Amino acid sequence: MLKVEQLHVKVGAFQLRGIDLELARGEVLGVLGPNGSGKSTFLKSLLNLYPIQSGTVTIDGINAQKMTASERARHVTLLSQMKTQTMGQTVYDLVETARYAVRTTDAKQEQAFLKEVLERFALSAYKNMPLAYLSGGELQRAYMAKAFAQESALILFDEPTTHLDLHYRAQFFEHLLYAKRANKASVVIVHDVNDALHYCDRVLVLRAGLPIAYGKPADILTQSFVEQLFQVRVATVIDPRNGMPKYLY
Ligand SMILES: Nc1ncnc2c1ncn2[C@@H]1O[C@H](COP(=O)(O)OP(=O)(O)OP(=O)(O)O)[C@@H](O)[C@H]1O
Repeated sequence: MLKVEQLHVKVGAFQLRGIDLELARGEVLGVLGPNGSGKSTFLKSLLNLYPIQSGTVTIDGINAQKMTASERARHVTLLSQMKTQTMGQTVYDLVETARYAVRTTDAKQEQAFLKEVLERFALSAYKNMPLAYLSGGELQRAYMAKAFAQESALILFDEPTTHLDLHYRAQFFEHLLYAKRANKASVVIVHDVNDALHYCDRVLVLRAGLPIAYGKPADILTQSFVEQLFQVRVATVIDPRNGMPKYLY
């Protein structure tokens, strides 16, 4: 459903070079790499927000560079670190804007859908609150609800767990698994290598704009690779909760 071929992007002096990947419905791709390696730039390039110098991005068989805005909204959603809506807007209005390209004509059905989304993200009590009143975690959840309300088959998450406490962080991964079961494809920028190992089907590792590894997380994210990539010392322990290896850093 997502195919990236020899993608080259130039933003100021920064370049992303030679990215190739394929992602099927129901799969989660983790994007990892040191700060400034190009992860957000890569995500935004998939939405054609940065000029693609060469290569192609195909989403659901359509060239992403040729999509109209509403076509793009039906096929792909970005949960960005950058919060662009006005802070005077209410939570309900924010989530409702996600429906512009997919709204049905049945007003009752729309209301029921939005109610269910707000409940799923524990936002019912905040529904009429201006975004300016929300805590960092509540705001992040409101944007997450908006991303899911768009109902696209591909969702791009730029550091989705920022500001979330442990409970909502765990909930985010539940939502990710829910999206996977609903046969959606997800691309997630991940900073915690353990999350990549547990939740991602594939990983793309960037360093200074170059794809240095792409494949199955367990094959790529070995202890020595992680130590070398992030210049940290890593220890491996067995998580007593599930018997799985876990990195400490
Ligand atoms: N519009 C722009 N003009 C010039 N440079 C840019 C622009 N956008 C991004 N960059 C540069 O591109 C590089 C990659 O940025 P990007 O945000 O993609 O990194 P990242 O891997 O997501 O980083 P982080 O982990 O810190 O969020 C950075 O050095 C950044 O300063």
